[in-house]
Amino acid sequence: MALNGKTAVVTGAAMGIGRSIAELLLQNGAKVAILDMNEAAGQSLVETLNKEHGPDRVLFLLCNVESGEEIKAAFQKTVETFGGIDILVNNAGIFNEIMWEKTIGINLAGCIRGAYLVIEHMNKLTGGRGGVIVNVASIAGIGLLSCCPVYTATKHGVVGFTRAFAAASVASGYGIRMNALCPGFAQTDLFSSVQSRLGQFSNLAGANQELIEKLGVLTSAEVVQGFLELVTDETKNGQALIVLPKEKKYATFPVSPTD
Ligand SMILES: NC(=O)c1ccc[n+]([C@@H]2O[C@H](COP(=O)([O-])OP(=O)(O)OC[C@H]3O[C@@H](n4cnc5c(N)ncnc54)[C@H](O)[C@@H]3O)[C@@H](O)[C@H]2O)c1
Ligand SMILES: CCCCC[C@H](O)/C=C/C=C\C=C\C=C\[C@@H](O)[C@@H](O)CCCC(=O)O
Repeated sequence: MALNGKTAVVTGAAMGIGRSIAELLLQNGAKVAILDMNEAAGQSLVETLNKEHGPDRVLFLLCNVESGEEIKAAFQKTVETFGGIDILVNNAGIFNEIMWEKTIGINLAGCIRGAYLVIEHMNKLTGGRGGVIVNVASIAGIGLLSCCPVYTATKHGVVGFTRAFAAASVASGYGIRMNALCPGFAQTDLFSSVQSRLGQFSNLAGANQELIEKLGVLTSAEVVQGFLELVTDETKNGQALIVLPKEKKYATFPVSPTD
């Protein structure tokens, strides 16, 4: 998929990794709808991006991914403004082991909501032109982080959903690909807030700090290196791309347990 002229929707794009993804998409010629629940940050970013890329390439829409109605309305406004949706990036996410139901509602359910609502606009079986969905998971969706079992569960859920949806879409002829981006630690507001949101296993904060020192910390811009191939390489479907400071690699998964 060539990006020039395509329309992308990025959730949680007012800051952090989502902002870097939106900027990369704009730099490659796409039009971008920025969905976020932080109106001040979203409006400020759009003003910045309008100056850099022109007034007709980027749109901010206030949207909480915990609400199917808000996502539906944001997708409809995007289609009305840009003529369709070719790319969806389910990026919005939080880290909060104390408010763990909210973490599930945003990180996993928000990702599923976005995917199931964008099908209406992408599905080749119902007049769409196909498309690609990238879910921002985490290395914690491949391995585990003992300090945050719920966050780990949400990201494993995102990876599992990605792999199963990708297979279902091919089997059904939707023409929609789905991949997962699995970064390591990255310097963002989410990362900075971790210590105050560990909850049940806050006693493991020290072990987590040792892991951070072992793996290193990415910038948001470094995280999104490799993101483009998940979108543009039509052979990539059901893949999970791991991004660390010194390497990028595709996760491998055990063959079917029933084989
Ligand atoms: N920072 C890391 O170390 C790291 C590593 C791997 C994966 N991730 C994942 O990357 C994604 C982005 O995280 P980040 O580190 O950039 O965080 P961040 O806090 O810097 O940015 C998250 C953005 O999402 C928005 N958001 C949060 N809840 C929302 C909701 N309900 N509806 C709409 N928008 C919402 C926030 O307003 C914010 O703009 C998350 O899914 C996170 O789990 C982060
Ligand atoms: C505290 C988490 C905040 C950031 C979350 C974000 O998603 C970043 C995750 C980054 C790295 C995860 C690495 C996981 C590694 C495991 O597979 C294993 O190698 C280490 C297990 C360590 C443990 O907690 O037992």
